[in-house]
Amino acid sequence: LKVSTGYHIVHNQQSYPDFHGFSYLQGSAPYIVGNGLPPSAAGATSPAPQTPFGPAIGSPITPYGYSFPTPGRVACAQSPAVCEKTAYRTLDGSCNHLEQPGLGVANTRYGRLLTPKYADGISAPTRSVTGEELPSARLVSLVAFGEQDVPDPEFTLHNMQWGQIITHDMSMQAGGTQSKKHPTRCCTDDGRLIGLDTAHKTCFAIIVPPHDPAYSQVGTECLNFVRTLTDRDSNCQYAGGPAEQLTVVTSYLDLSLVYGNSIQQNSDIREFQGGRMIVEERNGGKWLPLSRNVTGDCDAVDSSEVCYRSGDVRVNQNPGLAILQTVLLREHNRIADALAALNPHYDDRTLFQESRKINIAQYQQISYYEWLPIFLGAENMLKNRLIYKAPGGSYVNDFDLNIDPSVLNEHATAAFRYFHSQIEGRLDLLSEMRTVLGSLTLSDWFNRPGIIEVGDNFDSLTRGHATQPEELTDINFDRQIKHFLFRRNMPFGSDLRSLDIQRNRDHGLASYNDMREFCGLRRAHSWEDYSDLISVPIIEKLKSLYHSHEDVDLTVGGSLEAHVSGALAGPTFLCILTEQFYRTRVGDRFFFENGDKITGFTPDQLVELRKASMARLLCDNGNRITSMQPEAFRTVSGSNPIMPCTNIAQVDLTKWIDQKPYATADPSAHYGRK
Ligand code: HEM
Repeated sequence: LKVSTGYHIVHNQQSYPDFHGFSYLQGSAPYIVGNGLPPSAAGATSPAPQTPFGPAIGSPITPYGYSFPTPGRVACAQSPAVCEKTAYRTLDGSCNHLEQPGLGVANTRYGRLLTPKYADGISAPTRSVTGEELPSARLVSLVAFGEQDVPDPEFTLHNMQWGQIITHDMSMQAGGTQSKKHPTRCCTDDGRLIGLDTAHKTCFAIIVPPHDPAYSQVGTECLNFVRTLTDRDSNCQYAGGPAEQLTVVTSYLDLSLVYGNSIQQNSDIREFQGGRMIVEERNGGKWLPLSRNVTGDCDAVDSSEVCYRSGDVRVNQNPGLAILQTVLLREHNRIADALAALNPHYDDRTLFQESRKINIAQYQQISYYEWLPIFLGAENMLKNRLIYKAPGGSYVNDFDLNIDPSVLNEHATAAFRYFHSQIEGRLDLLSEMRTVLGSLTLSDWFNRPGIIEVGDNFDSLTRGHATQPEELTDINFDRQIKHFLFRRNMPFGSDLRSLDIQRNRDHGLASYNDMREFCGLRRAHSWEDYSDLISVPIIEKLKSLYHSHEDVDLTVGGSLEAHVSGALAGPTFLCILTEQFYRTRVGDRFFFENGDKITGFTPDQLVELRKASMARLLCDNGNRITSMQPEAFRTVSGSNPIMPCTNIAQVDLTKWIDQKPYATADPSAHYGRK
């Protein structure tokens, strides 16, 4: 088993099975600087990791493109040969790493912790160690996972929804449409398998078992599944060896889903006036601009239906997602208008970039300090240096040149998808008094976001998501996504859990057992050895599905583990997630807590940014939301009561009054122009 030494988080085996967190493997202690010294002044870096898998630092820089991916096509373009040290991020993520400008850029490979397990060693989907096919992904979804409706007592639906925002910011597998019907058909429209000889080479259909409780009612034998494009499908990226999948968005937490992943995408959604992004006024509200291809981008009945255009093609997928995309877009314009009033001499470009920078900083603050601790555990995050108890305006200068910020395939294709379990199929509409006005059924509104513009729905759904519990993070996946995903007016749709399992095999992820070992847990030598983390009745189910305990897919085994105390995942997924969010932070030169003189904020500004909260974001960007609980990812309670928005701390933008003479002096090379 090969292990990437670019791995930074390690389990503490001694404490196992009463597992409470990780200890730090390498890297020097962080330094929290209160005087604004740039990180280079202290010179602390981790030892250079060697990454034998995937796009190691030092490998040739792969080019990237400027257009949305079209199924079957792989984008190619060039990274700048020389990077300028500007105050702002580029739109495609290039030049974040000044020496390796292509790291974390849109349209490049995923990272990987372990060597792939392709059946042929190159690209064929994983098979059993016996050489036979693995059990049907749908069968595994049905047997190993439940569909019970168990509300989470602690966390709201916005907690789930923010996770999807983060997902869409960090990765998107190439060649798919995600939610729109894929032009490549591997099954006939009435659910029959298309013969292997006639099916497209990217087909990897999911076979529905006989007597399927849902699909057998309508005779569906096959769920469409198209393989992700890899570097082997690209004439500009492949350098030999096992295939690596491509991701079409930047890896950084940079709100690429709001601003787009290239200058071209950005130019299409930017107003070029007052630093603002385009919003369109309809019925007195300000909304995301409309798509130019309504029936192509949405499951619209006719072209007069609302269907959005944004920095991410998945924006229309579900109402909660469209709401948060709107909130983040409105926040940009709110900041831009405020900055324009405070600094009347700023031009459009400066206003745009400064507002974008503040919007991203608030978003990173909320993501790392308010949201991620719920998933990873605050103690675990502190211990592994994903967050700090940094006082007031202190900087955390932990940027590390040796860290590859690419999103890990094991993270995006297995671990992070476990939180599909949090999805709720019923979306409540709530009044300002928090009385239920009605509810929507999720599968009626996939790819039909116009519902959020009807009447008071935007505010009612936003309050609903802030009040309604998400589904418990467990082995149950809501029926709405287990049998009715993207059903498009048909009696049944697809099954997200089956797609997750099939995608694990498509990407040839290392097995659950390999990943356990990698994460410092005990390698299982028999089925019984899994009982340290998986309950015996579930192991019995797995036994009935797989030929060998070595066959258990990472997506499956990781989702069945008992959770680590204080976190929402078991040790194997927690190890992957912790490693990912460590890399996402320290591999980002523009991370908001960095005190670099050019890219950073002033201490006064940092004090303000640390006040950002989900509650305030919702208060400021609803149509007429006037009250909220201060912790919007947590359900309303005695210690988290609904209160007037005016009582919730706000980032004071007066700290941005012309404090950055360099802001206007920035070279224009990397950002959008008309
Ligand atoms: C209603 C909510 C959601 C729906 C309908 C949804 C649906 C989907 C679909 C259809 C895919 C692509 C499946 C495939 O073909 O492989 C996907 C991918 C993914 N989802 Fe979700 N999802 C939702 C929420 C979430 C949440 C809350 C998270 C995590 C917190 C999440 C994490 C992911 C990840 C990591 C991927 C892979 C991204 C990539 O392409 O690299 N999703 N989701």
